[in-house]
Amino acid sequence: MSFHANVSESDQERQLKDPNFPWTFWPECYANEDTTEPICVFTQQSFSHNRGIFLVTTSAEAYRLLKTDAFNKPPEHDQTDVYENPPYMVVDMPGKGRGLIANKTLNRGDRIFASTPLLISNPEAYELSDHERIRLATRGVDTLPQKSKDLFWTLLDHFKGDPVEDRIYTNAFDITLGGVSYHTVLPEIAMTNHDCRPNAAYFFDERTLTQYMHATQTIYPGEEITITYINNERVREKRVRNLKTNWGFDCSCSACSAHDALVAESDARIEQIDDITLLLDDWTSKSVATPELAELLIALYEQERLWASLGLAYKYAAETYSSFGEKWKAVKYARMSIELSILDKGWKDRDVVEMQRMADQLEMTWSWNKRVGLGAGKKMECGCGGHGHGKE
Ligand SMILES: C[S@@+](CC[C@H](N)C(=O)[O-])C[C@H]1O[C@@H](n2cnc3c(N)ncnc32)[C@H](O)[C@@H]1O
Repeated sequence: MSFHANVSESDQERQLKDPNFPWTFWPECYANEDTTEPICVFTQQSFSHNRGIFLVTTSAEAYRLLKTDAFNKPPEHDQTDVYENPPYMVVDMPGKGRGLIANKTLNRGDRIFASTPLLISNPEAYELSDHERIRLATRGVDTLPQKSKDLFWTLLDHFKGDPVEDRIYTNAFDITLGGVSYHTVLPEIAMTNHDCRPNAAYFFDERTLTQYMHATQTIYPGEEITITYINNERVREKRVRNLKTNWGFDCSCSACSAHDALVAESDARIEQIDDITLLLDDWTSKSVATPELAELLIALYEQERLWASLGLAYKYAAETYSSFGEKWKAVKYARMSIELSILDKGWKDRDVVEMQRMADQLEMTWSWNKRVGLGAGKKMECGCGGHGHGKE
């Protein structure tokens, strides 16, 4: 059911002329018995120095996003969407379509992208009929500034369905805004191919609606820049299935195409990572956690070349050393955790903030001395641990 709020044409025209009306076009909406509220397309062509953006969501959500700094402080985007002299070239990669090749040495922490999305879409749109949903997405693309519209159409369409929706599916990144999950399309970042052992990581900054991507290890000129599309802390079989089902390709990265004997070793390490994580997360009197276990966890992540996730292993080490009163080892690992986790989870991530506190005021944090002076099997009860993996 098409929906145009209870506003007459002349009201629409008047509001569109009002300099305070936030959208460039009158929002087109649809509602049906399955939607809680009408779902509309809201376009703002001036967003991020005229790159433009469209939102497919409810009016309440659109106006909530409108309150973020992204829409209210244009200087926040002075350093975003700058694509002159990028540190990469877009080239054809055999068997993968296009991909990014580094054209200079990138060190860990070097920025590769700071990009705003062309679209943000609320999965509630799936409550609409196919026709209605596609109509909103098509209207959104049509109302973007010409340069961004052209960029959208350069994207790969993999599933050969509706050309707009197909490009969204093939290139979407999932993000969370105020606890609500959305799909976004970031066309420049979408040129990055997948690797189960990637050399770059990304996160979405809610305040500025900017996706950042950084190198997580040294990338030399001529090397492909890669990210992960999935959770890589899974055995090969699960990774391969996930990529085929959700992204439609057969994973041929080195971790997936290695000899079965090597894959078996890798899978065993992945399973042991899970086991050790459970042991280190145990803050009951039965816990068998020790610094040696935390060191083993680090070694396993290093062997697996899971550089971004290594930040999590360092976090476990920081908490474990802290719990045994080993201040400087705890601080060392807290600092190492921050360096990596900030690239993978963002400046404001809960784990990053917790590690910053540990690095600065260890004795004030919950884990300090929790296991000190207690014999094996008689460790202190504590209801404060159990922070699981930050990224699923
Ligand atoms: C977001 S796009 C990445 C850019 C894409 N290669 C292009 O030419 O536009 C995702 C698609 O790229 C391809 N792709 C990405 N990583 C790949 C990989 N490791 N092996 C094979 N194909 C890959 C798949 O077709 C996938 O659906």
